[in-house]
Amino acid sequence: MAHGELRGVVALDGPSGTGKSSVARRLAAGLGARYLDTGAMYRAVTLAVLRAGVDPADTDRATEVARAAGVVQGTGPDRSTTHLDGEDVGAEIRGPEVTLAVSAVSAVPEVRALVVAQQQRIIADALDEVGGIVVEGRDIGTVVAPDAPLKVYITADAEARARRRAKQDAASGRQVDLGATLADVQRRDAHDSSRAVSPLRAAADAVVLDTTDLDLPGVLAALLELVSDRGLLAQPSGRVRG
Ligand SMILES: Nc1ncnc2c1ncn2[C@@H]1O[C@H](COP(=O)(O)OP(=O)(O)OP(=O)(O)O)[C@@H](O)[C@H]1O
Ligand SMILES: Nc1ccn([C@@H]2O[C@H](COP(=O)(O)O)[C@@H](O)[C@H]2O)c(=O)n1
Repeated sequence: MAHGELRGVVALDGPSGTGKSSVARRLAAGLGARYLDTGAMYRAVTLAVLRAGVDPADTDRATEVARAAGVVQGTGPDRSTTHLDGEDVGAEIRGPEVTLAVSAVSAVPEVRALVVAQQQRIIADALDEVGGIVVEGRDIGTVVAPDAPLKVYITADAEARARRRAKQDAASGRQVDLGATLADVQRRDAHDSSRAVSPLRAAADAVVLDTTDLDLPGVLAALLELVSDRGLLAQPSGRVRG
């Protein structure tokens, strides 16, 4: 993929399992840009809350834990890392305990305020350093980067998403039950879409991309076309990026 270098922010939002991380990472890598996985940051805060033995419903204590948690999210597209208080927690945050609790923790307004401020600093640094970043999550186009020159809301049928997730879990050696995976996808969508603060939704100016019948190269090609059409590609500068 040799198209030029990304200039500006590409905001990718959508429900779970639509392929945001997979395509965001590839798009960023191909365009010499940084990549920010905002869900990983909420997952790391959730892990901190669980380790502290705090009930996610106890919003005051969850906020205290979030304030003290040292979450460091790497933005290298080839290897996106997540550290909590110096420990690499990239694998643990994908486990079932965190996945079950993350929607409750991420619904706490004070937690969101802390995490969004950190995300905005990361984006500003990336723009200063390399000029472009692909950011994926649930509220990127609406809250984190409302001025992004390209916002894409990625969707797919819940069944297709559950099949993708189950395949991914099986490949990582996890026990798979398709019915339970579908229920988890639907539970998280419902929770994320109905919370009071920054619910999952497409920004008014987002392009909606349904990936149910697209493979990953097809999604990537569609995104590249949008990036190019918006004039967000510059000739490679030759400077060291990443
Ligand atoms: N268009 C697609 N066709 C086939 N498989 C796909 C497609 N998009 C994503 N996948 C697969 O689905 C799984 C989930 O994708 P991914 O983690 O990128 O989704 P996501 O939207 O980032 O989910 P989440 O928000 O829960 O992190 C991965 O195994 C990925 O390879
Ligand atoms: N911008 C975001 C990103 C994520 N969340 C919450 O985190 C959960 C995990 O996200 P993944 O992308 O890693 O699956 C997600 O279900 C949301 O609850 C968020 O609120 N805002």
